[in-house]
Amino acid sequence: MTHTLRIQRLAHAQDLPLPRYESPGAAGMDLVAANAGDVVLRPLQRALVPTGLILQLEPGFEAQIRPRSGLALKHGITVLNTPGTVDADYRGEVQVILVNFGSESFTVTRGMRIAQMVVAPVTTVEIATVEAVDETSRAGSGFGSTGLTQGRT
Ligand SMILES: O=c1ccn([C@H]2C[C@H](O)[C@@H](COP(=O)(O)OP(=O)(O)OP(=O)(O)O)O2)c(=O)[nH]1
Repeated sequence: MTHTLRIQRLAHAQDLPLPRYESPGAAGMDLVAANAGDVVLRPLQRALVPTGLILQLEPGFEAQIRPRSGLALKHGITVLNTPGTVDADYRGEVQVILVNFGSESFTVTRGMRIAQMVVAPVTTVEIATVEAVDETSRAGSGFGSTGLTQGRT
């Protein structure tokens, strides 16, 4: 189902392309950097990169800020807090926390496609405290427990 996403482009992003799906089946829309000058990320350095966009998400939806796999593979550039969460009631500028896990410095230039945004439905819950939660056969097993008896990882 298609929803309308209202986007306000800030003054410093008027000349930049709006997010758009690059193919009919794409889940994410690329976000471009709206920094005025170059942002140089040295290895292991992170930076908050502006997009110049304010979203008006419908209640019940979020926008997830995710890395682009090409930047990750070629340069070690990823989104540090992936997936970043943009709440439906947030009315500030969407920004992207990029980090350089590569071994070379990386320059983020204005207009560069730095991340992608996936709009997704959100389920909200009511919290009910209980004395004890329901039992299951798995109980507390986890953290790799399923492979232990067969010697698998
Ligand atoms: O990658 C991100 C993550 C968040 N945000 C914006 C939208 C989001 O609605 C708001 C708050 O994000 P989050 O809840 O992750 O931040 P927090 O560290 O918990 O701060 P706060 O106390 O302001 O919620 O910041 C972004 O622009 N980019």
